[in-house]
Amino acid sequence: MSEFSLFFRAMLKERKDILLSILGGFLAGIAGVVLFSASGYLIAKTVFVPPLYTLILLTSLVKILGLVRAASRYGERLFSHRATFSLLSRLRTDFFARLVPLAPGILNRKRSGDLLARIVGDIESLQFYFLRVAYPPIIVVSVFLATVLFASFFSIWIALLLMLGMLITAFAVPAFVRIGQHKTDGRVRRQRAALSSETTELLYGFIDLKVYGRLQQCEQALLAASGELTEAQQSDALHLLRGQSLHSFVTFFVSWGVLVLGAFLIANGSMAGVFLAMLIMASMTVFDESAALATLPAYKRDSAFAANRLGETFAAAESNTDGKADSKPAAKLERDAAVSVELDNVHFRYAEDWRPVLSGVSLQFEAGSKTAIVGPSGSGKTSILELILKLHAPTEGRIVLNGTPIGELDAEDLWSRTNVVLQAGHFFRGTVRDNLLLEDDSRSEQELLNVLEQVNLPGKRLDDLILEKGENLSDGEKQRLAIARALLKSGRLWLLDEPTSSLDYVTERRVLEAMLERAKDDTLVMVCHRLAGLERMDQIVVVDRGVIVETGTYDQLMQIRGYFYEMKQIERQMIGSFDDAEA
Ligand SMILES: Nc1ncnc2c1ncn2[C@@H]1O[C@H](COP(=O)(O)OP(=O)(O)OP(=O)(O)O)[C@@H](O)[C@H]1O
Repeated sequence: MSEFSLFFRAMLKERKDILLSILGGFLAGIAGVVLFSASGYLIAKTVFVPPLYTLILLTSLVKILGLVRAASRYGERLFSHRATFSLLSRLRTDFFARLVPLAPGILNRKRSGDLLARIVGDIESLQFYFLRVAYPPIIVVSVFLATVLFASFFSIWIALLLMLGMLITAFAVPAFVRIGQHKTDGRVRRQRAALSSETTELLYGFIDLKVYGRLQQCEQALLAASGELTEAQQSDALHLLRGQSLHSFVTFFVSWGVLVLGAFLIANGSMAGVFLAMLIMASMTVFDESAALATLPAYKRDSAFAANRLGETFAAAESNTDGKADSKPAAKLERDAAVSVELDNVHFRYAEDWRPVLSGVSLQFEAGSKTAIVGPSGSGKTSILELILKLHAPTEGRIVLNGTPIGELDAEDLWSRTNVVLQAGHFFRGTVRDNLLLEDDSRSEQELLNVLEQVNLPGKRLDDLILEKGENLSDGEKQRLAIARALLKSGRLWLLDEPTSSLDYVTERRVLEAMLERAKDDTLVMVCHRLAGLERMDQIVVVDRGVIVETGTYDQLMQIRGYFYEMKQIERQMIGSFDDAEA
């Protein structure tokens, strides 16, 4: 993605408001110059006691110009701000649309606080590109040229002096500001990201930091990051102020020049004295209009830095997915049909890691079949589910769903047709109802109550409040609510990652029954550690260190007395199987 491509695309869509802003700004600028010039002329003219109608005419002109200037400025602000807010909203939407398919890759590489700073701060700072960089120079240059042309009717020398002033304020002053700014390039943005990362770290890990006595250290890091941000902001503000002061200095210098040159021209009879005040006022006003040029490069640089950081977010994540975010695959899963899944010699490794997570995994999940994946912790079970969910792309090998290679499937369609329970489901601040109705808010009250009953949560009311990240829920309650959420979806593929690991045996059995009953005609793949109840599965897959070591039915695996059998024996010794306990 080029630095500003997202931005320019959004700008094109707002071209009507942008053109109106430029027109408003031009009218306001011209009206301002004419207004003050007419005032200067009026004051000078009164010295010569002109006829009353001349004074009435001039005063009325000044008043009308004042009104035109105010109305045009209002129009410029209205249209430019409307365009800015629409631009920001488009940018955020475009950014999110690109971000969503890349989310797992991004979260692997970026701290969430940094990402937050990019989404909020960097996008917001792009507004300055439009408000301070893109359109003001067009207005300033056109108003300036019109003023120079106007001045040239009275004196070519004064017009040339104005031109010289314009060149200094447009090039020399901004170049001076840039020299000082080089040292602080992007510092504010980096410090803001650092502060945001420290803050999210503190908020996420508050309890652990407190328990392990690291809270004070973390608070100090936060204060240090905040101090550095303030310092960087002050330094940036100082550069801008320096630019503005230098601009004012040049303005006054040029206006004094106009005065001295005008006095000289009047003395040698080349110009009428009545025009002097008018030209000085015109000079002061036109430079006032061009004050934005002094800070333009600073804002341009800052916006470019922000755009770069946004582009970099995608570049980093795209290398971790199977394609560019721009090329959205279009194939969709068949509706109302159970999904078959095939993994053919799949290898997988996280982009920033050297260790292979999966090596040559070949598996077949028939449409409507039920599979359990078991194996030691860290053996790659979750990774298999994440690959099927298209959250990552295999480093090698093929994954095919219903005969279509996964790379050709639209990820959003795949997610919407899959009932997923992840190890750590996320809960939003809101009611139980809000958290259940994530996908389909047309579900009736009774349907919601039924699923709560099925997952053994009859005590929960739909209006009960859930805190952010489900803080006020036990792990078992979180799992049951996550399962309830999956039960409300109508996908024909179930991907479940240790969905009941925090439940007691009785509740686990009940909940699994409900789930298997709902999924009886669907394809179900469940990662689990407990081996009780796997007899009903069509297939059990045993994974160890990224390799499939055994596959078969419960009876087959028990008969061959291999890895699964060993695991079952150990489980029996440790806790006794649920069936044994029941007997
Ligand atoms: N985001 C990640 N970045 C890098 N490595 C990862 C990431 N997620 C997991 N891994 C590594 O991949 C390997 C397999 O992880 P995975 O979560 O698939 O195992 P698992 O069998 O599901 O483990 P568990 O039973 O503990 O959930 C582990 O060694 C883990 O450290």
